[in-house]
Amino acid sequence: MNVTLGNKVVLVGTGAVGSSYAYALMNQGISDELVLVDLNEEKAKGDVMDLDHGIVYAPNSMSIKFGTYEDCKDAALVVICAGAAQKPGETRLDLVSKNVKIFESIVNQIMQSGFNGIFLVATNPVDILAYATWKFSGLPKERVIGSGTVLDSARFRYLLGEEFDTAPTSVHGYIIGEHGDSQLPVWSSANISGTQVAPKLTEERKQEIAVQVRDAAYKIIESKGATYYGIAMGLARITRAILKNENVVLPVGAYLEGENGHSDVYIGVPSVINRTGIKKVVELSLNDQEQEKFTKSVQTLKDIQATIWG
Ligand SMILES: NC(=O)C1=CN([C@@H]2O[C@H](COP(=O)(O)OP(=O)(O)OC[C@H]3O[C@@H](n4cnc5c(N)ncnc54)[C@H](O)[C@@H]3O)[C@@H](O)[C@H]2O)C=CC1
Ligand SMILES: CC(=O)C(=O)O
Repeated sequence: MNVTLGNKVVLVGTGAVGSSYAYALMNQGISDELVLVDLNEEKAKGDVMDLDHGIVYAPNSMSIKFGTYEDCKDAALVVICAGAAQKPGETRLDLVSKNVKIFESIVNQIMQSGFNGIFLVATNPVDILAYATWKFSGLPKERVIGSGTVLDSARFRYLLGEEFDTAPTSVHGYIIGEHGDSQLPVWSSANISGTQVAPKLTEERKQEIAVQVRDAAYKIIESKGATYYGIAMGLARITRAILKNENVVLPVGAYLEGENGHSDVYIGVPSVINRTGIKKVVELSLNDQEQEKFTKSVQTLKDIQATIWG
């Protein structure tokens, strides 16, 4: 295993998403060492002070410091939440050119430090930026992870939990595809204790749930300007899976090499996550309709990739 050991995490981008992630990490005692980096140094320094004052009540002692890209050299994990966020009415794909440029600069500086760990990317459009991080870093595909559909799948499980009056942790199901408008629920395998939920719902209700999941971000952004708690918990969950070598299956943004018929794209699919990053992409058995929608979602991302990388 050729990755940096230890559990130091460097967070790049301490805006709404990044600072919520830092708070979740501290609350859950996942890492011993967290370094915050942001273009807005004053904001990052303020977050460090504020977080440090919570450590005494955290489950574990932890070092939280302000830093620079140099700090990535011995980090196990670099989490990137930096860049522009959607404004009301904007799609995630509207952010692409701004954030790819920002990522080129950030990832190059991280690699110059000698970084040899795992990247976890949250900035939108996350699938394209995970692909960009993989390209710019030159790291093996398994060491670049996008947050993919971790949040969408949580939204799906939450709504199904409400529908069937069951804890969302007991609802099993995935949203796959783009973390964006072309995503899809895998109804054919969504279940509660092994019993499929799809036959218990009308087509109309299934469609309503899928739309509620797909459009959740727009609704939250209209209401309060940004979404951050849900993704922060999803990023913390992925971080725990990596640092604790869990071999757990989570829906993340993974690079496909033939799985479900597609290659050369980062997209949301269930994957086994451990200390090496993405150990394996889990190939779901999709019905014809799901496979067709997944292919369309891949194509949406590839069309964008083509405008950047030809
Ligand atoms: N993957 C997902 O499921 C989700 C992704 N997001 C995405 O996360 C990203 C961050 O969102 P917010 O935290 O709400 O935005 P924000 O505007 O609150 O924070 C962005 C931070 O990035 C920093 N930044 C900008 N350029 C930088 C650079 N070159 N180097 C270092 N830092 C830089 C800014 O100073 C700021 O602190 C957005 O792209 C947003 O769309 C948001 C929610 C869910
Ligand atoms: C903003 C965003 O990507 C989300 O909440 O899904």
